[in-house]
Amino acid sequence: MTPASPLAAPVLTIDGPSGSGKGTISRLVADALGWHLLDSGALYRAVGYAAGMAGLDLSDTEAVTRCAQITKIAFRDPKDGGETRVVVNGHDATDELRTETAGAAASAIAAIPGVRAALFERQRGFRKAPGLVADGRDMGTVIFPDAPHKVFLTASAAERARRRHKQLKEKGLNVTLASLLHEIEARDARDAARVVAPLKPAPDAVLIDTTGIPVGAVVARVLDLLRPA
Ligand SMILES: Nc1ncnc2c1ncn2[C@@H]1O[C@H](COP(=O)(O)OP(=O)(O)OP(=O)(O)O)[C@@H](O)[C@H]1O
Ligand SMILES: Nc1ccn([C@H]2C[C@H](O)[C@@H](COP(=O)(O)O)O2)c(=O)n1
Repeated sequence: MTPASPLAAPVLTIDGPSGSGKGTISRLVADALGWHLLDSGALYRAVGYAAGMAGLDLSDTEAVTRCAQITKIAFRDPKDGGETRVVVNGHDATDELRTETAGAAASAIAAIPGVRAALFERQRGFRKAPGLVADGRDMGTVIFPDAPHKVFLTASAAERARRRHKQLKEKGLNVTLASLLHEIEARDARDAARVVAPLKPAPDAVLIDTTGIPVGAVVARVLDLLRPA
């Protein structure tokens, strides 16, 4: 592990595949610690969305890279205590960004090296006192390799598809479990196979398989890792 500068704010990285619970666990752990939160997937989703709105071909690496460089992305606290709002080029795109289509577009543009380079410093800028919980695919390997605490969450693809199915049903969306399983497996394969910053655990990450483990127990396990021995 690269040693962290003694002056740098502490970072807990939480990486893992889609539906492993990164977003849920990161939010609860950040709240418990009073730390900042980086939802790096939202940045990739926002670039995919902006590229779509501009009518770009997502395989046009130059155009999409330029789009990543100029897209304005802001996170706003909700007025009613609900979900953090993501504002893309002045438009609140929170609801559009949570769809499976937005996830697939994000996964496609995330394989473009220029896009990742454009988002690199933006992500590092979230590291502020008293600390940061960073959720993504390459938080522990590429963006914060010197983070003192690293977690890699997993769960079986079947369980992740069931979780996503329940989540979408609660939102009134009608998607089959089989199609979600297929999408999750395709996204995992693309995220893990790309040349730049592939989805994989950092060598010094603690692996937690959340299959069948309730959210509260996963949060407790992560918070335990941060307690001094
Ligand atoms: N340990 C758990 N047990 C049961 N359900 C869970 C668990 N963790 C998360 N969930 C539920 O699974 C769904 C997906 O979780 P979440 O959005 O946190 O995953 P994610 O890894 O951030 O996914 P993505 O990468 O696609 O954004 C949510 O509805 C969440 O409440
Ligand atoms: N650090 C990250 C975060 C996200 N991505 C890409 C790959 C994911 O499939 C997609 C959406 O992420 P999610 O919101 O589901 O966490 O964005 C990435 O490559 N690196």
